[in-house]
Amino acid sequence: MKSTSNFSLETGDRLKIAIQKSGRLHDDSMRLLKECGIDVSNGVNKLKSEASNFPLEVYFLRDDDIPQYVEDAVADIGFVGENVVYEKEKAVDVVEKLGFGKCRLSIAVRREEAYDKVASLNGKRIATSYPVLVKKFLDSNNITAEIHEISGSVEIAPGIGLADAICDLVSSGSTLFMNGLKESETILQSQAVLIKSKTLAPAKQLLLNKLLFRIQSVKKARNNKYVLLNAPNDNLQQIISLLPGMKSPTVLPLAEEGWSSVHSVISENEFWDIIEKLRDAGAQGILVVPIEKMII
Ligand SMILES: Nc1ncnc2c1ncn2[C@@H]1O[C@H](COP(=O)(O)OP(=O)(O)OP(=O)(O)O)[C@@H](O)[C@H]1O
Ligand SMILES: O=P(O)(O)OC[C@H]1O[C@H](OP(=O)(O)OP(=O)(O)O)[C@H](O)[C@@H]1O
Ligand SMILES: [Mg+2]
Repeated sequence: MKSTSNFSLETGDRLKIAIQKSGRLHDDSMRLLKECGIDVSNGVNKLKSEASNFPLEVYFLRDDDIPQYVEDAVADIGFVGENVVYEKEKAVDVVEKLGFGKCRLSIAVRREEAYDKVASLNGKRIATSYPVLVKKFLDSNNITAEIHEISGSVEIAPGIGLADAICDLVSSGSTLFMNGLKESETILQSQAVLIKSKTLAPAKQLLLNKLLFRIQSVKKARNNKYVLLNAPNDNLQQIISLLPGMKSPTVLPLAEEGWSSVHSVISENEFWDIIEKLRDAGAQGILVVPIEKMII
């Protein structure tokens, strides 16, 4: 009997995905695959692996190389930061934001420097690993500055006299702070995205659609919470009106007369706002439960 999980084996197609071998995106990329129900073993120093329960082959690479591999269709898809995708300017399609690896690409100057506006960068030397994005930013603001490309430890450049300013990734800002710098311009907001080859064969596109369906269900579940509460029947309509739900909230009578149990789904963004309003409207015993998958 044919197993449904073997659907690709009839054609032998496997989707080849490139993810970061180690570094900031590795763990979240592996976790996302796992939450999509895909088991991938990841031995130390292993550069290639196969999922045991989905037709997926995984290549572990330096993040900078991922757009090139996908452009060349050596990998069909990849998980990589938008910062790298837009810097490398390879011919790939950005398909889906993944919700992790959130950071921004910013210009920073010495903390004591009197930075006014972007024109303050005229004539300065800017050290960066992102020469393409920095040049575009400078050109679009009619700034003439010298770009000094370096591949890492960018934040020390002003301190050792290599540059007047830097452009690098920032998230908490602690690396800038520790190096006596202040953020002066944000040139890109970035997060990890799924990119795909422009020449994906139809059978591979079907596999990608299956993977995307799972990724979207995981993302929705992460952005929502399941809420159960007890509501006095006197105020039931007001409480229901506060709850969006997937269709509408579920309402069940409680054993105690005059009370109902209300179940609903609330998005993470408006969560605290709604909970406060529910409490003010007389809701009691509010329970909040994480959702594992969400299919609408
Ligand atoms: N501080 C941060 N917070 C959140 N995301 C970040 C942060 N720094 C980098 N990222 C994201 O993670 C990606 C990988 O960052 P990392 O520092 O691991 O890169 P790397 O040192 O170039 O790794 P590799 O060895 O693969 O070339 C970045 O391109 C960016 O998209
Ligand atoms: O604003 P923060 O939270 O301090 O994060 C910013 C730092 O994070 C990244 O480096 P990472 O720590 O990944 O090291 P790497 O540059 O050696 O890869 C980035 O290159 C910054 O240096
Ligand atoms: Mg890199």
